[in-house]
Amino acid sequence: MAREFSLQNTRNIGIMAHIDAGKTTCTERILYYTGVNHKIGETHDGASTMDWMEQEKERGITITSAATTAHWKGHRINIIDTPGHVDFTVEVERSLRVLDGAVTVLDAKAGVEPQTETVWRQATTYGVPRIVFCNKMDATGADFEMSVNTIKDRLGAKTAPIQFPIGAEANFTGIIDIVEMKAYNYTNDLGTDIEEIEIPADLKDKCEALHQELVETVADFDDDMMMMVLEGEQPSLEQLKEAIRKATITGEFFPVLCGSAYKNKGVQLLLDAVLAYLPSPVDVPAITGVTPDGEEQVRESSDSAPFSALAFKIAVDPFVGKLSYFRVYSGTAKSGTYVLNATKGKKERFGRILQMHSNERKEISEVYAGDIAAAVGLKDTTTGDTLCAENAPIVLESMVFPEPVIRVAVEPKSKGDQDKMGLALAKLAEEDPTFKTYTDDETGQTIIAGVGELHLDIIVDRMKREFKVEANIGAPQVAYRETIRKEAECEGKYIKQSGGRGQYGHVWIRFAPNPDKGFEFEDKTVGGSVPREYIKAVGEGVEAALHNGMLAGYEVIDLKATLFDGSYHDVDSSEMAYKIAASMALKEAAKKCDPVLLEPIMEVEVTAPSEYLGSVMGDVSSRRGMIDGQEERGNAISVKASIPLSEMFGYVTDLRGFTQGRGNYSMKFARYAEVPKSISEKIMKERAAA
Ligand SMILES: Nc1nc2c(ncn2[C@@H]2O[C@H](COP(=O)(O)OP(=O)(O)OP(=O)(O)O)[C@@H](O)[C@H]2O)c(=O)[nH]1
Repeated sequence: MAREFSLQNTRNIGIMAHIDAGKTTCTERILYYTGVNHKIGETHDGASTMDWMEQEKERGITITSAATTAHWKGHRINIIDTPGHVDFTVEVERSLRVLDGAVTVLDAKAGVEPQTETVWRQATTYGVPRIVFCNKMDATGADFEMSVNTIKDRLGAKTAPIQFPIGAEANFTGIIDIVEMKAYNYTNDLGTDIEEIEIPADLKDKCEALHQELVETVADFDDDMMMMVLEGEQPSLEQLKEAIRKATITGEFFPVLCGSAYKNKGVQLLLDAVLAYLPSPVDVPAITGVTPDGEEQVRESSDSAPFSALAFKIAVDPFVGKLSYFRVYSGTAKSGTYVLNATKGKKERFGRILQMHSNERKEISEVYAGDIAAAVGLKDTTTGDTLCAENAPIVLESMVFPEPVIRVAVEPKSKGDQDKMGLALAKLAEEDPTFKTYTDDETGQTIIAGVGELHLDIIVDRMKREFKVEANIGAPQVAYRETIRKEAECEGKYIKQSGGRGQYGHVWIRFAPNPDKGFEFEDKTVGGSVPREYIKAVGEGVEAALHNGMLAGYEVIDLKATLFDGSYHDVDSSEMAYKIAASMALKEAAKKCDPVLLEPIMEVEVTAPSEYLGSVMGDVSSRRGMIDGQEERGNAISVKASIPLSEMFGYVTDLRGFTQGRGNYSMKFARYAEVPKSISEKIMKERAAA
């Protein structure tokens, strides 16, 4: 089967926004107008097609990204719906990684909101070109020009409207195209009857000025156009469109559109703009990767290059089992064939390949460069892995996942559910690289850890709904870590003489700090003081013991262990005895290596009306926070600060309290840092008492 749409006629886009700006409604309408959906699903009455997971319907928010394919004017548009809540920025990031362009949806009543800024910055990091859709033009308080100004002021982005609304709020009736200088009036509720009208007389001057502003703004990125502007000439329509496209694709310029997804206005024009101004896979820089020999390689976006794809999401589907969503960067692959998971070094069979429309699926026999699809039955593939042709192995640059910084203890309501819960948690962890589950060896409790409180709420909710496990949940706690500050040589000796065969393991290990390099184990023994066959067990023994901590039972990170001496017994030595000896050496290190507690530090950004600046700053310092910067934005202020996560519980309530409900914030993990002595002593006492 040949490919249906050329690479040039393919768009892989995301829809990003602040929570409630209307992403889901926009996506719904796109599916409606592109003919995939035949009924308009409203998100507020829970009939939405994209929000198909139960709790998404209830909460009315989009939690997991679903990839959906739509067709418009001879193009294929793959849409990845991204979530708006700050706890799910990992979902946003992983979708950004595989997108070529994005539509940023704003609520025209509010313009740029704090979460818009977070995802905007992430999109900038990943080099994703964007167009902006000012939604909710029909809502009370909608203000297009204010919204455009917030893009300039709050995001510092080069922008210009390419549309202008006719009327606003209840009187929003149509849209003027500033590029072509044409006006459109919507004459039916479904938004399917559109008539071209004269630009209303009272908006003529305004639109002419905006057209001129648009020409001058994009001329900054186009030398030929700059010459024309300087010489007082007008560019042709084609020249102007080309200049807008070029500046948008390089991520220097952001065209702004308007509409009301809910009232079915502006969605078709938005689709036209996606085709006109957002890049196809061949318009963005080719992806790079590393071959097994360590050679950097570029993979051209083309069907004739060797196959390479990135798995960006794993979902467990109740009907077909495990689904691995992937984006093809180069080459083609047929269903039923084998590919290599180069990240894991494992062969995988592409059993079935599905193209997703929300929760419906169409089976396809082949995937091509630029496609987004899902494979059924991949065994070892997890998020971030590269799939490629067996004869052309490459590991593509992947994404970085945030640390799970919040933990809670979970306990099944009935004892009989223990195994079922374990299974459910393992499945959920498989889908989500930012979710971890383990047993606390000191208390025997099952712990789940994630990136935020809502993240863990959702996990518990899914456990209940999808796996029918009811559980009691403890209070959320900070996921502390431990590390060592000093180097020391430590001995571990495990000798047991009991009746017949005894146990004998004996090691000397040098433990040293290993900043930012995680755990490393090295063998430096000479003369077989520890027999070859037991060396691996020593490393495993240390690693296992690290999970249980040295100070207060939190995982130890950034430590290097060098095995340099030991002894053995001809008969009694065993793997098990060396594992135990290794963990005993680590116990000694707890005394000699100056272990310290580490806590997650969050990057927090608070916005509030200017009069609250003093209260915001004072509150930040009372939370052991450090101010990183502050900015005026019109009559509001934005304060950036680094604050320990342990001080952030309940922040939203406090902030709302002292700002009369007008303050807002966003937060993400920045780094681990040492806990001050007095506080660390308190944490250890509490832990010992637990
Ligand atoms: N007045 C008006 N309301 C809208 C418009 N678009 C969406 N809404 C409403 O705004 C609310 C949020 O819309 P969603 O589409 O669920 O927003 P979202 O951005 O997907 O939200 P999350 O998935 O929660 O991040 C719903 O009640 C919509 O009906 C619009 O154009 N005008």
